[in-house]
Amino acid sequence: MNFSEIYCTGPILHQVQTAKLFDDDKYFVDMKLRETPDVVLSAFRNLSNESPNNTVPPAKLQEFLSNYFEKPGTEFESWTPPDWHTKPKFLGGIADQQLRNWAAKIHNLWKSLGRKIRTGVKDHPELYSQIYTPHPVVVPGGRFRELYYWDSYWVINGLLLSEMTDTAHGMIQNFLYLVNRYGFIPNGGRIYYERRSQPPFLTLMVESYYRATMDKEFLRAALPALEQEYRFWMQNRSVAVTLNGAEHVLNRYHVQVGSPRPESYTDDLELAEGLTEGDRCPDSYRPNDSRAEAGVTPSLPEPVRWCSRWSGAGIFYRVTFNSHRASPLLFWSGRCTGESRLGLGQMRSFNRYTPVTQHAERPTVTSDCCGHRDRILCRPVSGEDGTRDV
Ligand SMILES: OC[C@H]1O[C@H](O[C@H]2O[C@H](CO)[C@@H](O)[C@H](O)[C@H]2O)[C@H](O)[C@@H](O)[C@@H]1O
Repeated sequence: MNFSEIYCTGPILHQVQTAKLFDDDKYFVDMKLRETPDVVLSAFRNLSNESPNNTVPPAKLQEFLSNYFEKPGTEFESWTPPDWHTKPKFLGGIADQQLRNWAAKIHNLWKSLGRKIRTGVKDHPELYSQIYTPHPVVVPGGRFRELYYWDSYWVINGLLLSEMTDTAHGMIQNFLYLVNRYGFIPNGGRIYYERRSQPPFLTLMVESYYRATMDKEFLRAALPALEQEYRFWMQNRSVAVTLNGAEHVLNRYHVQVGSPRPESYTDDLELAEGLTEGDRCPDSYRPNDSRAEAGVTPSLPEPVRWCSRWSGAGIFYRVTFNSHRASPLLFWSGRCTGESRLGLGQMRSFNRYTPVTQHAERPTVTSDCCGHRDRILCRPVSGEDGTRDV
């Protein structure tokens, strides 16, 4: 991981974001450096040293940014997916005119949302927050100028319907590349997303592609990365829960970070500042990172909000979306991976997944899961409690 002292932490990030120079905190962390990080950090040190209380006034900060940063978006070259064509068959199969128009609009989006990352990002990664990936990507659009993990699952299924197999193939190759590089897939294609993942859809992407192409060689080549990602979730995002005397392993979104999300820096600061003294703890930001890992936008209102409260025993986070959202996905990933091994005639590898393929479902925790420092306490609706870390 590359926790950049400019994009992920440190005084430049803190001063620029808290000065609120831009409407969106994501703007600054997407800017490209004009000079190496050392030069930029040293220029900022000098500037702070000559400022009252080491706090650079907003006008000087603006000037500093113009001298040392470029506006976001410069890391791309224009790219239209070469496999896009006007009349994919699926459009003719939609009888309802309105729905057909809507589907045609989505099909057209692939042209405007495709991005090719310049080789400069590969050659000089230290100048960018963008993570280089070898194949073009389809981005969500708007303020999101990079690939996103779980969004890509639906994008890939759309591309396959649009008969854009090469673009879909390239996107999956990018994710396999990221697993090989990080051991898991970061939330999105920026270094400030390296500390968390998103709902694990890679196996299901591969499944969609395989169903569309029946390409066994592709499946065979992808399997080691799928297994690596599965291991990451089982080793880093799992917890043992005892329910009615039986122990089960559940997966959860669980990010151990004690600082604000760089791309939502002031939102997280304000949220932490809103906590009363008794609620505050060193990892006040953790629930927001875990929520982002679950694919939830932390700042949006939701029926269930997280809260923290001091009880004699410690800090409790009420993170009700945790386990029950992750476990079915991981269950399906394990099942698909096992069945792919079987389909390729690899009985011994299939056997590793036998427990996953044999159980119709893993237990679902339908009620609150309260993270209690390093352990998780599950309170099923029935009132049975069980807890143990794995
Ligand atoms: O469509 C892209 C993603 O958009 C939301 O989350 C992203 O933005 C958040 C705030 O800038 C950030 O903290 C989060 O980590 C990003 O993934 C949405 O919540 C995601 O589900 C979606 O993939």
